[in-house]
Amino acid sequence: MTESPENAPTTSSEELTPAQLAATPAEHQKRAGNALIRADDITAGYLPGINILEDCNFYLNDGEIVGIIGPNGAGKSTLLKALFGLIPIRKGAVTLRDEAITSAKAHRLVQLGVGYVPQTQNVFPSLTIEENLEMGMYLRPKKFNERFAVVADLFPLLAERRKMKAGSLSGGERQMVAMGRALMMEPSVLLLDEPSAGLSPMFQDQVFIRCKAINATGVSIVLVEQNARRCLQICDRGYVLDQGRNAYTDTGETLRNDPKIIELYLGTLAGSSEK
Ligand SMILES: Nc1ncnc2c1ncn2[C@@H]1O[C@H](COP(=O)(O)OP(=O)(O)OP(=O)(O)O)[C@@H](O)[C@H]1O
Repeated sequence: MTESPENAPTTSSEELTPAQLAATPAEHQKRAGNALIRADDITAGYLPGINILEDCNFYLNDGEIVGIIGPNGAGKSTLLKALFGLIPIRKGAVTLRDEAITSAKAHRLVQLGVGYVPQTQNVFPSLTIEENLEMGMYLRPKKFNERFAVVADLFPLLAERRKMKAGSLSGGERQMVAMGRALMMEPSVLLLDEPSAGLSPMFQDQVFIRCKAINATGVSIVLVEQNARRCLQICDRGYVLDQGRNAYTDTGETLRNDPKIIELYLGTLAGSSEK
């Protein structure tokens, strides 16, 4: 984990910037309303007695792209895993359209319309593109052709190369397969864990363009990214996590132009965030 920012939220509201104030639990309660997904005060971790997320708050409204940025090890991927039931939540609650889904199992969440694309090992390399997409349809195999047409519209390359083994594809193409597979189940929410990581600049651009295109079809998106600037460019709102806690939240545009955010997370001092 990196050092705590010097202006991390304090208990005195007079000292908080608007983006810090918005990240306080009280403001979260005011703003989250009946969001599509909301996480209230969640604490979670991998090893007994070690919390990675501490009292984290998050919400995603219908139709939004919400970005999660922050330094290496801040807990961004962990928050996504907690939302998708991949790690136990020790305190707090997660709801999906007001239904409690705290630590619900991943297959249940898929049935409820939540798709998740992990950062790595997100395709079956020995299977063809088409077979990978079929794996995404195991709950509704009869709808394959209908969903394949939608996915092919977003990722024409997947249709062109449908008989190719996923293992023979480039990193960027594999990312398309992984996103396509999650979309096969017609999710209302897509949780994307660093989809641009390790890709060439051209493929990184493609990922962000595709995120916007997917969102335009009505899918809400939670986007964890190390490419913080680019993420904030396309997201409606963003959260900055630092050391497992909410540090800042505001619109993507405001965060991208906030001198404190630039200094701490986007500028030369931010180092790892500047990929
Ligand atoms: N499976 C695991 N078991 C134990 N600790 C883990 C595990 N996965 C992650 N962690 C720890 O949790 C902390 C947060 O990791 P996480 O991957 O959520 O951070 P991140 O903000 O996504 O960082 P990055 O941008 O580097 O991926 C780190 O200290 C990491 O070492």
